[in-house]
Amino acid sequence: MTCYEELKARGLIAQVTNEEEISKMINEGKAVFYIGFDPTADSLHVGHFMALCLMKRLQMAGNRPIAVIGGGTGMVGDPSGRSDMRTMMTPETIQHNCDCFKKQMERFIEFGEGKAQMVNNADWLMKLNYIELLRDVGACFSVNNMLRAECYKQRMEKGLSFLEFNYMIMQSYDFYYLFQNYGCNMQFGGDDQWSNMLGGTELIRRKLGKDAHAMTITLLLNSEGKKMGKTQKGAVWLDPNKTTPYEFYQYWRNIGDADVLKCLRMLTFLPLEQIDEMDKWEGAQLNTAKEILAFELTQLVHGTEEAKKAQEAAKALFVGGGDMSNVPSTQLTQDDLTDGAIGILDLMLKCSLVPSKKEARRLIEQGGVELDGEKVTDVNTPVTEMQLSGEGVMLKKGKKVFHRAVIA
Ligand SMILES: N[C@@H](Cc1ccc(O)cc1)C(=O)O
Repeated sequence: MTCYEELKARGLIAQVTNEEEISKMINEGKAVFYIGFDPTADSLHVGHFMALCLMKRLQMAGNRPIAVIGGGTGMVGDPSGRSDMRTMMTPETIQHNCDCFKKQMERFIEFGEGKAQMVNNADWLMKLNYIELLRDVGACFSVNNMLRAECYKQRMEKGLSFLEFNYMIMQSYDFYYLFQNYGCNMQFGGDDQWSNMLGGTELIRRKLGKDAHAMTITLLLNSEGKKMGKTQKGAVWLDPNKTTPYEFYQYWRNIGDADVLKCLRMLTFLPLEQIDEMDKWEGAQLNTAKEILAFELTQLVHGTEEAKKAQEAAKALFVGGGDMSNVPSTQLTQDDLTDGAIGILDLMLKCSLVPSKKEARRLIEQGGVELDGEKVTDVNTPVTEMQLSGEGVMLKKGKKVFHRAVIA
């Protein structure tokens, strides 16, 4: 499967200017592309995370990413898809937020010589001269077309300030600048960025007579059509001081059944074959899929240690928070697993909770078995190596018998 095919199969691609050209360049590992990040808060969130993952996927296929921090565009504020005006940020806040973004991104993407590049558009946008810019770039834009742009739709009734109206010009200028100075001919971003990105390709065509490309990634919506990565408390942040690794883990552990597979495909780096396998899972197995999703994402964002801690804390909560330190336990070895998992019937037998698999089956069918606080409904439920590692899993037989199973 080519890199582009994989992006498609994961459901990541929303719109492209020229599929043939883009897929060719990406698959050959020849693309130099950029994604812009406006410093609207002091931490990145899940939407940014998707963009960073895309960078990483393309970087792994040999392409060169440029992360543009919007120290300049942040001074204007992107009205795309918003129903009201953003509060204007002070230059100090913008600077602080840029610093926070930079630190978080560096944990995630490899920057440096021959790797990814990070630039700040303040470096070129802040120097622009108004009259010069109007003559040079302003002349290339049609106000009529701009007013029709999808991204301003919501603002046509409520009002759009002249400040924000200029945002598209700033982002288009970035693309034009990076095209000329960094050999960058592709821009990627969230689907709400489509109009801004086309502004850039159009400017490049007008000024230089050359082709540049744009591609957007699908917005992550849940089965009800709502944006994911948000809680009642607000965004799910990547900064552990704003959203703790445990809260982060729990957000993904508690998503709807209908959304697990989509999230696994779009957000994790697990091989597609492995995810397709999970497509057949149902009932209690979906909880296993959610655990895998939560673990994978927490690990990507906060590291393995934190992911394990969050997973253990979540499990402890499930079994009721009582003192579980004296619960009998069984240590499994790799020999007990086939393809990285052991079936629930075998596991119960191994733990001597039942005299036979037949009895285990009967108990499950009667609804008398729980795995980490969830009733087991399928006698074929697999228990994976990941679940068995760390604190392991807690089995509950009937009302009182607890047993922990861990892998050595
Ligand atoms: N407008 C983008 C950020 C961005 C900034 C500058 C660019 O050149 C490109 C994109 C956003 O709000 O997400």
